[in-house]
Formats: sequence, C-alpha cells, structure tokens
Amino acid sequence: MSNPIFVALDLPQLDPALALLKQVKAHVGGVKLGMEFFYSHGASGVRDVANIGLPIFLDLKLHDIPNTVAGAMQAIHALEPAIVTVHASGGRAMMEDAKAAAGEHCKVVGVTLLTSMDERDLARTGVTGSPHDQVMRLAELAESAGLDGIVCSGREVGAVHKQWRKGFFVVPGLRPSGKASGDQKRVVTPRQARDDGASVLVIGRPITRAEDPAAAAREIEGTL
Ligand SMILES: O=C(O)c1cc(=O)[nH]c(=O)n1[C@@H]1O[C@H](COP(=O)(O)O)[C@@H](O)[C@H]1O
Repeated sequence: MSNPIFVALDLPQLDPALALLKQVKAHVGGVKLGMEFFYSHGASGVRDVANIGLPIFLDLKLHDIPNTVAGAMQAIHALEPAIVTVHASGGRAMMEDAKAAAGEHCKVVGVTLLTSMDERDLARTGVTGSPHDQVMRLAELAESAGLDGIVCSGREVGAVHKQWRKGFFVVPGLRPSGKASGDQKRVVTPRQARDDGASVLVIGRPITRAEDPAAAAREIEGTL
C-alpha cells in the first residue's frame, strides 16, 4: 500500500514551506494545500509545490451556489490537483456541478462535519443529533451527488466505509497518542483511522511543528 499520509502545509511563508516539504518528502505520500497557503501564494505557489513531485490535495473547501463552485473548479483545472474539497452542506446540486466541472483525474470530496466540532458545536449551528448522524447523512448526500468520497473524522470513518464501500475517505484530526489535540475535537490516531478505512490521512502540526519534521513523519509512517 502506498503511503496514505498527506502533510498539511499550513504555513504562511513559501520558502520555509517548500524546505519543510523537501525534508519530509520521503515519509509522506502527498501534500495538502489549504486556504492559508492558497490565499498567500496562489496558483504559482501550488506549481512550486507540485514541482517537488508529490500529488497535490487542494483543500479549498468550496461552498457557494452551483454555478460559482463549477467555475472555481474549472479555474483550478490547470493545476491538476489529485483531490479537491467542497462542503457537502452546500447541497446536492452544488456537488453534482462541482464533480462535473472537475478535471478527469481529480477526486472531489465533500467535507461533512469539521473535526474541530463536537455535538455542542453542531447544536449551535441549529442541527440536532450527533456528529456521527450528521456525517452519515452528508456522506449519503455526497454519494448520491456522484462525489468520490468525503472528509470526516476517524471516529466516523469505519461506519461510513461500511455504508459506502467504494468511497474515498479523507481523514484529518489525527494525533499520534500523547500529542496535543489543539483545536481538534474528534481526534483519533493515524493508525486507528487507517485501520478503519481512511484512504488519506491528513496530518499537519504533528509533523510541521515538530522539532524534527522528518523524524516526526517517519515515526508516524512507522506506526501504520
Ligand atoms: O478538509 C480538511 O482537510 C480538514 C477538514 C476537517 O474537518 N478538519 C481538518 O482539520 N481539516 C484540515 O486538516 C488539517 C489538520 O491539521 P492539523 O490539526 O495541524 O493536523 C488542517 O489543514 C485542516 O484545514
């Protein structure tokens, strides 16, 4: 099995981000570029990272009307991302149009409930019920809209995997045991998430903020 770790390069400066990626490259299978990176460095920054030779997960978490999201998907074709995110709560028509507008080899995955949210946070948005129920509901919607998969926490991935056997599951909110969870609330270990059916393990600070990022990435890889 190829390395499922995608390192989240949530760093504001381009050169340190590129240097860090070169350090950890041998121990990860891909790189995730999110809003912080894309808003700071745009398409040219994405190309600089792509030149290092790892698959790119462009985590833009698109959430708008179908026409606008489809236009955004077309605008990023040239960057040839392997994976792009949209918010599943944007609805079925938006997800259908996002998938139709995506490049041929680009997986489109729907963010369900952010891993930084628990049941109380969910209730405050007006949704009653458990994070588990919300993830299952949005996974079903994403599948019916023709998406490739979803983003969920490691707490739900086992159940979603049973319901959607061919789905592609991106799991963030991962912490090696004993590491600080920070703003993440629904946390599991990388190994647990992989055993429960995660396709991609998104790991940021446990690698990028480690004293020795290459050693941290190697250590996590060794637990899988
Ligand atoms: O879409 C994501 O990647 C994502 C979804 C989610 O529910 N939770 C989540 O943490 N993420 C991303 O995963 C990464 C997690 O970073 P760390 O908490 O530093 O490992 C960040 O880049 C987040 O933007």
